[in-house]
Amino acid sequence: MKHLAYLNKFFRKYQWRIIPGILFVILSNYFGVIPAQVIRMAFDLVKENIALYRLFNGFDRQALVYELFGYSLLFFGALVLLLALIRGLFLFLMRQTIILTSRHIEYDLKNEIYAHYQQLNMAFFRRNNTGDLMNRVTEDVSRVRAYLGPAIMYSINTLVLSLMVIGAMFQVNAKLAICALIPIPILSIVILFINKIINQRSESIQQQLSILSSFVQETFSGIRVIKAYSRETVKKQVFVDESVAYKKVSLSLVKVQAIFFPLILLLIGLSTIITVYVGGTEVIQGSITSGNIAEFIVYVNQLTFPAMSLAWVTSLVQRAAASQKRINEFLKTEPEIKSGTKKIDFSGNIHFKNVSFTYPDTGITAIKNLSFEIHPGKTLAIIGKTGSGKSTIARLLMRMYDVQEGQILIDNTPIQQLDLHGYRSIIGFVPQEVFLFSDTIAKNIAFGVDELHMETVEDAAKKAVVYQNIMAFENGFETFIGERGITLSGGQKQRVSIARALAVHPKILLFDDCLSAVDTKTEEEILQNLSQVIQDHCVIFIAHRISTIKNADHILVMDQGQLIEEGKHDALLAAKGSYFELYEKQLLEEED
Ligand SMILES: Nc1ncnc2c1ncn2[C@@H]1O[C@H](COP(=O)(O)OP(=O)(O)OP(=O)(O)O)[C@@H](O)[C@H]1O
Repeated sequence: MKHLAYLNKFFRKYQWRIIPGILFVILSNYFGVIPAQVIRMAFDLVKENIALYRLFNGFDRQALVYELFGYSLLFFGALVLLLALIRGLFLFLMRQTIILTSRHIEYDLKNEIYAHYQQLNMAFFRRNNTGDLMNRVTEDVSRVRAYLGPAIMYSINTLVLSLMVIGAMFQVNAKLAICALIPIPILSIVILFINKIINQRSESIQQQLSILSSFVQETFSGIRVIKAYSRETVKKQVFVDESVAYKKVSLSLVKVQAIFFPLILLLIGLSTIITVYVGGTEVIQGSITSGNIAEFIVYVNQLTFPAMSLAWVTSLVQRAAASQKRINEFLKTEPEIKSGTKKIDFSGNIHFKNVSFTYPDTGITAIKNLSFEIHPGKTLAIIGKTGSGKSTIARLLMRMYDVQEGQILIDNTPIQQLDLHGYRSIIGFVPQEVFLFSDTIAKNIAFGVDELHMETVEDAAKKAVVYQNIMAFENGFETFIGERGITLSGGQKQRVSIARALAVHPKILLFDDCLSAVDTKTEEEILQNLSQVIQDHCVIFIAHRISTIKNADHILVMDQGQLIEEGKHDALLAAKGSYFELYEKQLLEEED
């Protein structure tokens, strides 16, 4: 329960909706209880009038008595209807306030979690899988909403209704009240017990459903591989097995649900029998009227709802507490990368000073005592075997992680002191694994800018040598890509990604092995175009191919996190070290 305390701030925020809501609950219950008394009066009236009618047997007046009796019954009927309408109005207002508030809080909470997610750093996203992250914003928030809305509404309702009904029962006759109430606690316990089983089984259904949907999602994403390896039958069998498991748990739930309602009806029926029996003896003794029995039957039936909702509300609150605990775990995770305050006016100097870095989650030391400097308008290239730490340098430069030793200075200011948002917005980053959104090509290219200007988009596409490809599509820049659209080739994707980086007019251009899927001729063309744009930029090329980087002003050769050689292309070749070996190897590969 302590986890749910987090939500109290929302109760304070929406108090002027919740307080009237509580008032409406009380009023709706009040108008729900009064009809029982009206029914009692009507019942007694019927009895008295029948006696009166018989008294006038054989007289003319009998017809008048009959007429009067009819009118008064009509009046009582109309009164019950009117009371029901008033109750309905308050029920409507109760939902409009309390349930509506729960939707407002759900909205606030979702936004809060989403905004928090965006502040958290990469290590957090690596630790938690996407399904889990999504569940907390969707499933968990819905469960919390069930507590904020229905659970709270029905708890107040149950409390108020029980107090009013039980109070009214005792007012009529304490003995009858006690007898009629005996089955109710048993009913509550039974419901509580069955509800627990229902919850456990629903939980298993949910789990099985999520296994099933993850499986389907993965098969659809990997459909090409499945088809290529002819694994359709195997996958189908797995699906059938999982579906059978799902059917089994679903049927087990249906079984419990099937006995749930008959059992409740049985216990209510028991209560009614007791009421009629004990009530009958009381009527014989003259302590109550037969109208009171009718009144009591209505009360007993009214108590069914609180008895049922007690169990239901308990499970809603338990589930919400578990969900809020999970949400709190995330909300209390502090972003490790905190923005500095210094606004950047980048003049083009980047300095890595004895930098060492170990990935916190795996303990892999990816960079060891690395130092280098980039000057305004110059191009730096980083080359090396896979896993030598090249992409890590890019991540550190974008401050996705903080270094453990050494310093990264941007225009002589430690990177930690810079305003992170401003700093990252001067970088045009092209990642190794291209990610394009399911949207138009134009919007993908203009992703990093606030307003989409077609000239900028087209210009960037031309520089990235993808303009002709895009224009060849029927809808040009409006072509939809991704899940519901066309699939771009690997090289086209890389070039759209390059255009995206160029469209933000960055001061630092960071290319992480982004020309690997492009043929050497196109690569040459892109590099040619870039050489025109990059005059006043800092450009960092991470590459595997020497052809990509041979014209760079400075080349770093990395191996196992260490800088093993550096210099210009010609000097490195002349040194006949690792760079030279790599060059020879790539020359041979080309000749093959
Ligand atoms: N997010 C991460 N968490 C933990 N370890 C990582 C992470 N990313 C990379 N590593 C590890 O750090 C080392 C350097 O990886 P990095 O991605 O920088 O290499 P790379 O030189 O860019 O390789 P490639 O050329 O194959 O892209 C590798 O051993 C890798 O397993």
